[in-house]
Amino acid sequence: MITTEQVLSALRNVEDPDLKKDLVTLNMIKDVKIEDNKVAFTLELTTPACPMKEMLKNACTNAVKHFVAADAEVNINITSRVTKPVDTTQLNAIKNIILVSSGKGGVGKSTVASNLAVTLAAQGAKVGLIDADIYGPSVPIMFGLVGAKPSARETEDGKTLILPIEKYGIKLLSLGFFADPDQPVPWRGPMASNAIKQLFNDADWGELDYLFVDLPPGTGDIHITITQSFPIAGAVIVTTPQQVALADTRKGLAMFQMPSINIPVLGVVENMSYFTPAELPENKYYIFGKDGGKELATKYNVPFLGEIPLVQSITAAGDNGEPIAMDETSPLAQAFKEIAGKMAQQISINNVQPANC
Ligand SMILES: Nc1ncnc2c1ncn2[C@@H]1O[C@H](COP(=O)(O)OP(=O)(O)OP(=O)(O)O)[C@@H](O)[C@H]1O
Repeated sequence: MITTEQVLSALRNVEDPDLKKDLVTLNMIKDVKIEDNKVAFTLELTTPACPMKEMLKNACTNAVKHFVAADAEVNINITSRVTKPVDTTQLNAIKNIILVSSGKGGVGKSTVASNLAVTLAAQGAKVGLIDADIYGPSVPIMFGLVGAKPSARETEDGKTLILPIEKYGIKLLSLGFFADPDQPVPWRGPMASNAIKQLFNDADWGELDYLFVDLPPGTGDIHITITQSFPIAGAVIVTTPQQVALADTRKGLAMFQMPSINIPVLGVVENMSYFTPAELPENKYYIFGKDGGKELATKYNVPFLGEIPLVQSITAAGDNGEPIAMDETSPLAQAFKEIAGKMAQQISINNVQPANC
C-alpha cells in the first residue's frame, strides 16, 4: 500500500533547478491522492510560463517510480500560482510590475511588451499593460483600439476608478486613450508623471500576475517617477544589434543598476537580430551585426532572453491590431514564448521568499 508520506519523501529528491530547493520544501506539491498503485497530485509552479514544466513533471514521475513503486501510475496535474516580491504592500493585488525599456526609440519596445503580454495571457496568467510612452503611445494601434476611451466607475467611498480596456484577455491602459491621436500632447515633466501615476493608482486593475509597463525610450522623468513610486519586479531591456543602439542600451541598463534605483534587470531581448525572407526561412542575414545583445548581457552579468528576427509580418500584425504572438503557427510565437518563459523564470527566482531558504 503506497502512502502519502512515501510519495512526499520521494518528491523531496526532485529539486527546482532555479529555486535550488526540493519541490516539497517549496510547497509545490498539493492534493496527493492514492488509490492502489495510482498516484495523483498537483504540481503548483510559480508561473504558467515555466520553461521547465515537462522536465519537472518527468522528474516527479521518475522519483515516484524509483523510490516508491516501479509499477506506480503517476498522474500529475500542473497549475501555477505566480509569486510576488517579498515586501510589497503597495498595489497589493498586482503581483509583478515589469518595465519594458530601451535606450533608443524605434527598436521594438512596444512590440516586445505587447507580445510578451499576449503570450503570458494565452498561457493563463492574469496580465495588464500600461503604455507609458508619452512620445508615441503605440498600444492603441497594436491592440486595434485607436479612438477607444476607457470608462470609469465610482467606488463605495466615492473614488473614481478608470476601467482598463480588455482585449485578448489583457487589461490595457495607454496615455494614448486620453489624447487625440492626431494632436501631439506636449507633456511637461510633472504633468506626465502625474498622468502616469494615475494609470497605476486610479485604475481598477483587479488582480494581476504581471503588469507590463511600456516606458518611453531613454532615461527620463517617467523612469524616475515609476521606479521611485512603485514596487518593480524587474526590467526587460530591448535593443537592436547595431552599435549605436547598443551604446544607448548600455546607459539604460546601467540606470536600473544604479544603487539609488536598484531594479533587477530580468534580461536583454535583441530585436531585429537578423532578416529572414518569408520565402527562404532557413536563411538568416545578420544585417545589423551579430550577437551584440548577447555580448551586452554577458558584460553586465544579466540574462539574455532571446532574439527576434526582422520580419515583415510583425509590422503588419502590429498595424492590424493583433500582436504576432497571437498567431500560434508563427515561428515568432515560439520565440516570444521562450522569452516570456525565461523572463517569468527570472521573476520567480527573484521572488523566492526568505522563509523558504
Ligand atoms: N522584429 C521586427 N520585425 C519587423 N518589424 C518590427 C520588428 N520589431 C518592431 N518592428 C516594427 O518597428 C516599428 C517600431 O516598433 P515599436 O513601436 O515596437 O518600437 P518602440 O521601440 O516601442 O518605438 P518607440 O520609440 O516609438 O516607443 C513598428 O512599426 C513595429 O511594427
